[in-house]
Amino acid sequence: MKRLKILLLGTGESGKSTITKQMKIIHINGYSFAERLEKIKDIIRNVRESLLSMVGAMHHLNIPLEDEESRPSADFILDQAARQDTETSEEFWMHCERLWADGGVQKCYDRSHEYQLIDCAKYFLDKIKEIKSPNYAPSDQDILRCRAITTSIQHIEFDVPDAGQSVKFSVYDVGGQQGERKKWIQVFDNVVAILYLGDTSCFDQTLREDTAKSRLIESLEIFEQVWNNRFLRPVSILLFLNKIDILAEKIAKGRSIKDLLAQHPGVFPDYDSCPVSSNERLEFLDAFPGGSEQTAKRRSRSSSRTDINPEVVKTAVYIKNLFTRIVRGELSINKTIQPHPKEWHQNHSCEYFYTCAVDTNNVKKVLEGCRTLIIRKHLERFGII
Ligand SMILES: Nc1nc2c(ncn2[C@@H]2O[C@H](COP(=O)(O)OP(=O)(O)OP(=O)(O)O)[C@@H](O)[C@H]2O)c(=O)[nH]1
Ligand SMILES: [Mg+2]
Repeated sequence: MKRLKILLLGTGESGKSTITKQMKIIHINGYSFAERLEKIKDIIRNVRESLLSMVGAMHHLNIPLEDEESRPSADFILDQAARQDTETSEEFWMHCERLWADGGVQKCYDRSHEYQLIDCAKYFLDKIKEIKSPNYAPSDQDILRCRAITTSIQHIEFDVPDAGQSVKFSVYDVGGQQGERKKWIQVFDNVVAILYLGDTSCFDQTLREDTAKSRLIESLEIFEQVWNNRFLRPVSILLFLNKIDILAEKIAKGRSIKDLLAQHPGVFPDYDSCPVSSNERLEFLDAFPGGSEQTAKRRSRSSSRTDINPEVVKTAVYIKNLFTRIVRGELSINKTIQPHPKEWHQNHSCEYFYTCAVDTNNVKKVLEGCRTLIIRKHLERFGII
């Protein structure tokens, strides 16, 4: 069988590159010591960028520093705004630690949906002690969390044993921000499947590149374009409903998708009256990370996890239903698109998976399911089965 070409699509920060990192960890040989050390630069940039965003946002949101002694640290970080290099000093780390410990900065962190903050801010700021050590080598988890924007098309290849033979995959990772999407069409030919990344946690955020636009609505619109794109008519989509861990954190903080829905009356189905079937509930709970192997074994499929707020499940299932309504032609977000009739779509399908792209166990399971589907669809398409 020839190499199967897979395309990762989705809006900016939806998790595409994180999935390719997982493929390298799961299917290639992971990260060498030298490659790990290379990532330290990006991690330092992430720390600096996170603090800069928060200090900037405190000004706009009128949140004062709690401790006036943090002022020189805020000034120090603001002075770094134009720096691209990753030189660090004891002084730099001291200011970072002091700022992150300030109650005002913490308040600002809690309001991060009101400005643009990278997802890994807290993850790295909580481990400055480790990062600043001269012996620091990033772990797999650090690499998965580290954020670097994609601005050129990236490509990886790997082979996976399947039913006694070796299946060759070629995976393309593109940039998802608005300015990057014109490049997508370059990689549309001979695609076997698309992995579309949709961020389930972004319902209260706006786009980094256009702060007047909702991230969730943008993701639905781009999905609708991809599903109805004439070049992709025979290509099946595997929809990754990603960042379910961040979704749970947001719900715990009292955030709700209802605010977004209220801002767009008449566009979306009513949230409160959308039912969640027991099957939909179990699908989500099965995917949710956490709960040790042991408890997972003890837990029968019919019993439920009590550690997950029902509102998390309801929001995830509601968002899943928005995407599946687009697939069935029952919801149109992008008014410039003329949805095709059902027959037009008969040669492709859309399957969905709940994912946490930074969780290797979750991604491994999802990728196994995808592989089986991709190979079956490919063989069907060429009349082999
Ligand atoms: N906690 C958590 N973080 C995630 C998840 N998926 C992605 N991230 C983080 O989100 C950030 C953005 O992920 P990327 O993989 O760079 O997003 P992308 O889709 O490649 O973005 P572009 O290259 O701009 O198109 C990174 O810091 C990831 O670690 C997830 O499921 N949970
Ligand atoms: Mg990327």
